Amino acid sequence: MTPAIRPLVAGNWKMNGMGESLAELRAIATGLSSDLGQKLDAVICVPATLLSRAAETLVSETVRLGGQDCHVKEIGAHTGDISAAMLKEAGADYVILGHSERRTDHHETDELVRAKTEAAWKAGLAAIICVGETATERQEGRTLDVIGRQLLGSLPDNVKSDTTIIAYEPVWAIGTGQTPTAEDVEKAHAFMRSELIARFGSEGAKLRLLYGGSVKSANAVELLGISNVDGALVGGASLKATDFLAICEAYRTL
Ligand SMILES: O=C[C@H](O)COP(=O)(O)O
Repeated sequence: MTPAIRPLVAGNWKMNGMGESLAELRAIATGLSSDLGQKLDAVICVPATLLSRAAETLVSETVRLGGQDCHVKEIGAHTGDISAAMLKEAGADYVILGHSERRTDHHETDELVRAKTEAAWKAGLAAIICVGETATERQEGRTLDVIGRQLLGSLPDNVKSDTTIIAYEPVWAIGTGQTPTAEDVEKAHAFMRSELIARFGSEGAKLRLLYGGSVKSANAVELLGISNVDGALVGGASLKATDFLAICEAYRTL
C-alpha cells in the first residue's frame, strides 16, 4: 500500500562524521538508488563542514542533504554561526531547527526557532522543526501541552507542506534506546495533526510528521506503521549505511 503522504527518512549525524564518513553517505545513496528510493525521500543532515564534499559525493538525487541549524540572519558579524543561505550554497536542501540539543545547549526558544524557520524558507531550504517533551514533563502528564506550545510558538503562520516538516522527538527517547509505546506515539501524532489542521487547514493535513528517538531497524516497522507517522528522524542509526538503509527498508512492507 502506498502511504498518502510520501514518507521522509532523515538522518541527523549531529557532531559526528569526518571525511571518511562520506563513504557511508555514498553507500546510503547507492542503497537507495533501487526501487526503495521511489518509495520515500531520504535526507542526511551532516555537519556543516562536510556539506560541500557531501554534495560532490552524491551521484544521484535519491539522497538529499541537510544542515543541523542556521542563524536567523543572512550575513553579518555572528562569529561561529552559519546562515541558511550558506547551507544552501554548500548543497543543503533541508535544515533541522529547534532540535532538543539546540534548545538545551544553546537555550533556543520557540520564538527563535520560528525566526530561523523563516530564514530557512527565504534561503530555499525546507525546515525540519523538532518538538518533544522531557522526561519530567512526561511524568507530570504535560506531553501534549508541551508539544502544542512548541508547535504554536515555533511555526510561522504561512506554513507550506513542501517546505516544513515536523519531527516529534521525546527528549528522553533520544539516544537512550527507550521509545514511547505505539499508543503514545499515535496519540502525540494525532494531536499534532489536529492542531496543524486547525491552524493551517489543508496544508496541515499534508505536513509530514516524523517520529524521532531511538529509531532502529528492530522497531522501524512498528514505529513507521503508526497512523500519522510519515517518516523518521534518525540519530545514531544514521551513521552507518547498513543501519539507516535497514530502517528505510520498513517502507517495503508498509
Ligand atoms: O535527531 C535525531 C534524534 O535526536 C534521535 O537520535 P537517536 O536516533 O540517536 O535517538
